[in-house]
Amino acid sequence: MSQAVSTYEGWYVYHDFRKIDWNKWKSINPSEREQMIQELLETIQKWSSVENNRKGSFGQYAILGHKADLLFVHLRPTIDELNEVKLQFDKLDFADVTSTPYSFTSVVELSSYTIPPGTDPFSDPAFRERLEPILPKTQYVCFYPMNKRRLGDDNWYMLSVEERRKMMKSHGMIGRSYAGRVRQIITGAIGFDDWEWGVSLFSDDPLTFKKLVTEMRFDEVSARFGEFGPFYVGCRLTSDGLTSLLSDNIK
Ligand code: VOV
Repeated sequence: MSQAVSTYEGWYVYHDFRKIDWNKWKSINPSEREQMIQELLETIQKWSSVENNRKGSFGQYAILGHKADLLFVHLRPTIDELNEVKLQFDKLDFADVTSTPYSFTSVVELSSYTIPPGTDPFSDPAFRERLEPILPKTQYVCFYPMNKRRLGDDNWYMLSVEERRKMMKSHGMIGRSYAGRVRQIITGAIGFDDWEWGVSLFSDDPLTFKKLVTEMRFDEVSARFGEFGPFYVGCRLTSDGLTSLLSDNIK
């Protein structure tokens, strides 16, 4: 048996994708819709306030394409709190005009591949901040789930820790060459969801997602072992942006 990697976990994460039933929404009279938006915004305000005292983080995005319209991302210290925010949304009147085409439950994860043996990663304050990250306030987000392949000679889980470390070092070097242009939050989902990791990328230039993901495709760890689920890309929404998205005349 090859040696399992040791990992460090931080906040739990819930990616909640929502699709809006526009016909249903437009059939509701304007004053009722206004009330539903207000109730939604009050709840969002509550969710956002967790960032003030670092009790979690929250982000909302408009998603392109047919797969979803909205994405709410919640980070919290416990999975119980994630369950609570899920129920808070589901009990809103606005929830009745939405469905959940996709969701992803995971936990922020850092692995030990690049940590020199014998060192305590927690001696670096940035390490804890990476485990409990405030979502970057960039204009664009990209999310996809992924696995590491377990097929014949391409079985990640049968490689020695040294082989895996070597590949992760190369992966990290590619990632670091994008410093300042894109930020990644890698979340582990083994035992929680249908894929092994969630990849959340943040940038002010959507093309950077394409460039980075393409470059990584040619790197051994992704080329041989990466298996990918559906990709979602979206734009960050302010409360005004969300109100506008739900209004008859989008600004
Ligand atoms: C944006 C840049 C970027 C940077 C700097 C970066 C760096 C690093 C480092 C240093 C490490 C290892 C230590 C740790 O921190 O865990 C990782 C770890 C990981 N990564 Fe990464 N990654 C990036 C970006 C980045 C992307 C774009 C992807 C998707 C891959 C692709 O082909 O689409 C990804 C995946 C992962 C995964 C699934 C893991 C966990 C693997 C495991 O087996 O445990 N990652 N990653």
